[in-house]
Amino acid sequence: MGQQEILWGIAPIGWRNDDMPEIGAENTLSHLLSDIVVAGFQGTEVGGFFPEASILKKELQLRNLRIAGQWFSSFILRDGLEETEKAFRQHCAYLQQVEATVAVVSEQTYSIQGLDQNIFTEKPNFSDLEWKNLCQGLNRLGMIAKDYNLMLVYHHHLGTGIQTSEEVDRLMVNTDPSFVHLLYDTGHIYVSDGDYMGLLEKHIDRVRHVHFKDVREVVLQECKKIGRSFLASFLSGMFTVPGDGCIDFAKPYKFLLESDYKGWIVIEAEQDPSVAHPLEYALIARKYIDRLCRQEDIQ
Ligand SMILES: O=C1C[C@@H](O)[C@H](O)[C@@H](O)C1=O
Ligand SMILES: [Co+2]
Repeated sequence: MGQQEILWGIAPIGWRNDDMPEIGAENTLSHLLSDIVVAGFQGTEVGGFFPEASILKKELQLRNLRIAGQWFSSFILRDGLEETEKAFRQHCAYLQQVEATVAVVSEQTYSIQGLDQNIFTEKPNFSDLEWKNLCQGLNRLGMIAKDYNLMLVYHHHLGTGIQTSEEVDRLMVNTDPSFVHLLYDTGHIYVSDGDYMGLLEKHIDRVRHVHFKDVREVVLQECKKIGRSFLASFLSGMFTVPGDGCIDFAKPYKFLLESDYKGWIVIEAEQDPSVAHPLEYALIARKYIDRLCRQEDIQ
């Protein structure tokens, strides 16, 4: 086991953002995929602007790129499981066609990530009954994902009912490890709790997908002081790529290797592409990762 078991990808979010489709709208799929090749990554995740599976597969094959997975906003609590299942099956069918590994799920009922609300103080909290229904629903979605040769990986996310370490703990305790796995996102847990290693160390056995997202500490403190929304926070530069912020990625990377983690590590940093040149930042990340992988104590 070791570094050869890890696939390195970069998310389309630096070029175009599903939370704000208007930014970077000029960036085409060919442009994105070719930048990913230039930056030396092995794959990416599906963005909201991606085409039907057959067209995407051709573009990927031409560049020898792979798909790790795609985000799915579940509304189990708002719409009920039956409704959510229908949408999730379509999601999984597409991912199976493009030979993805994971279906990324985040419950978006009551989420404020897309609203003009203070992302640091106004997150929603689920009731005990909602927790029970959500965990049962996620187990069911995880079974469906398995039918499509996918793993359901839950994305803890700022501004949602599952954001903090404690909420991830509760999720992990109340879901079936055969069906519900964890996506570990460094940026989200750093902004939420500060301690970005505790979550990984506690739930490493459930981690099946990783987002390496860095944070600009000075901007984070400014966003907290002003009380910015999630969208305003990332547009002001709160997130960045590894190597450009305050997180020491040697710690999570070394721990993942020591724990025999196998799978994708996807670089992800939502920024305004007109401010942060996507390819420039992809290359910053690549350079940092290459240095990280060459470190003596990580071999
Ligand atoms: O993985 C992610 C997908 C995005 O849509 C989300 O908003 C971002 O914060 C993230 O971490
Ligand atoms: Co993420």
